[in-house]
Amino acid sequence: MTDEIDATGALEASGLGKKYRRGWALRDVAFRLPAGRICALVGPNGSGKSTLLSLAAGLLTPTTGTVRVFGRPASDPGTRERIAFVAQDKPLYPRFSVADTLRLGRELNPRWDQSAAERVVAEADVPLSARVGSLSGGQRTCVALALALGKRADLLLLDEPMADQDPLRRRRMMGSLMAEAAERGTGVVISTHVLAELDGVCDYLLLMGGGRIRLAGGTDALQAAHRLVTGPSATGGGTPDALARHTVVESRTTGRQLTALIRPEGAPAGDGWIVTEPSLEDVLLGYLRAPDAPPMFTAEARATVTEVGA
Ligand SMILES: Nc1ncnc2c1ncn2[C@@H]1O[C@H](COP(=O)(O)OP(=O)(O)OP(=O)(O)O)[C@@H](O)[C@H]1O
Repeated sequence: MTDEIDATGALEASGLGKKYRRGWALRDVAFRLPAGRICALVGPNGSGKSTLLSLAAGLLTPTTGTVRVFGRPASDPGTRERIAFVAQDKPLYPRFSVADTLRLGRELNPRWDQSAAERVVAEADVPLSARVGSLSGGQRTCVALALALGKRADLLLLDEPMADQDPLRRRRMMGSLMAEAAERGTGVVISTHVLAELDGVCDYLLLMGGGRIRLAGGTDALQAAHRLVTGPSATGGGTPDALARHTVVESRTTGRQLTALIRPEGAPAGDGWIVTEPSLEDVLLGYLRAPDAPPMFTAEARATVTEVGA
């Protein structure tokens, strides 16, 4: 990795918006992803994850704002060489064998790494002689991932790559993907609905909702900024006094007990309250249950360039 990569960040969006015929899929998106991070991109169906990844891959043109990859516009031909994108539909030539597909990868990519690509298909027990059209959906995904890893890109953009993998293969593929990324300092943005997949694997998080970014930053910093608190619920409902000065992301009451995910301002809560640090999944579930909770960006996730959106 060069210093230039470190200084500019892998991805930086500013005032980014995308409007399809039916309306806005992304609005005023601004965030920064430093280089070399493994970033989970999470959000409900239709929240804009695929649109954001396609914009970052330079396959869609923004309606407003910009998205920069290593400091250059995503659509620059030079930038595309540094990105590998695995889309949900994984376009591959069905008549080609797996070996032909990897050969094409080698011809198209100057930095091609044949052994990295072959390792991925071998780990998934996909024969090199098999025709792509005869493979299962999960096996085709492995071939698409092999192409992405063989490209030796600086940033991998993966749109729900594990959705059609069985649990064992999912674990194995995540492991080898992350090992490759760690070894080369490759950045990864991986969209997923499987929250359990993220803990211990991703060190950065982007949570989307309604075409906007709701949470952005390093997972450690995001976890540290939240607390799970349990204590007596307020008589007559509402927020108990003990939580009044905090940002309450989400709360639930069971009988006389209230459990809340909060962003504490100072000491979390008073006597009679149990305070714990939430897991990453606790934080995500809290925000997913509360679509109107105020967004949060850690310092490193704030875009350095500002641009006015539509
Ligand atoms: N090509 C398109 N033409 C028109 N509308 C689109 C197109 N692609 C996406 N949309 C709309 O944009 C919004 C965001 O879609 P997008 O696919 O980016 O969400 P997503 O978070 O990736 O969803 P999922 O988790 O279901 O894959 C949705 O309302 C969707 O209907």
